[in-house]
Amino acid sequence: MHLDINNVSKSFFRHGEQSIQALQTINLAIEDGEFVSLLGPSGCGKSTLLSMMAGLSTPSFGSVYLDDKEIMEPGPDKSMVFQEPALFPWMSVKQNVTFPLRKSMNKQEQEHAAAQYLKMVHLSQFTGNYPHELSGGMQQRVAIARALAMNSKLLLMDEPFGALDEQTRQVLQDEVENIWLEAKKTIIFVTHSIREAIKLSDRIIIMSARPGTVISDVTVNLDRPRQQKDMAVLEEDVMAILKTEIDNVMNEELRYAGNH
Ligand SMILES: Nc1ncnc2c1ncn2[C@@H]1O[C@H](COP(=O)(O)OP(=O)(O)OP(=O)(O)O)[C@@H](O)[C@H]1O
Repeated sequence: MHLDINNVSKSFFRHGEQSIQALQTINLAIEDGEFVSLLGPSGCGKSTLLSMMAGLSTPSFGSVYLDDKEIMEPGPDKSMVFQEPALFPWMSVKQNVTFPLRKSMNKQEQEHAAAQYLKMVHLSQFTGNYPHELSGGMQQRVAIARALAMNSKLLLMDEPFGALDEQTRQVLQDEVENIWLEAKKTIIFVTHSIREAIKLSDRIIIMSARPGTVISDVTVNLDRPRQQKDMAVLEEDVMAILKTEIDNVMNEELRYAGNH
């Protein structure tokens, strides 16, 4: 698998006029098995970029290619985990995981995949439960199992732990790291957290304030599992790169507030 983002810009229009330029001339190449985080100030276009990788939206300019085929629509070759788990409340945990598999696998294969991936996220005992019977962290694990069971080439995660408490977040970070090591997936992971990005990624793509551009492509060369003491220096470096961008966002918001 390789993912190529070539000269991608994205603008949003309102009443036929450009209202927001979200991304400007993004170029990125992502190789098989990499764990890549997208990091940047709020509103810099991380989710917009991810949604184009998922085929949920298309660039205004430039192209995104998965294995030399232009991404034009969602498909089974890419799966997505959102901040909210978005499970079907009327389906059991197992049914939620097997639902997207119904066209590509027979019943037995679906059962096997659900059992395998629910075991990976430590939910084997909850296959018959319904989403409302689970905690937020457990629901997010179901969403991760569902995405993994699709066995797509590319796993896209948009702030998957953003709505969870710190302890649950740390547990799920460890689980996702282990799954990534075991399942050898390519993961693109959007986060606000520098620490989370350093803990999990091979590469951190740091984006500028809007319109989002790539300002730094940082390789994380630390042994796994990563220890806080080893991460501290890189954390400061990344913070220094991001600080100017976060200041830009704050200043723009203050200017806007002053004018209204
Ligand atoms: N469908 C849309 N229509 C109009 N503007 C949009 C749309 N989607 C995103 N935007 C705008 O594009 C910019 C980038 O948004 P995006 O959600 O990609 O940023 P982000 O980096 O993921 O933000 P955050 O970190 O706060 O989640 C924002 O200014 C947002 O308001």
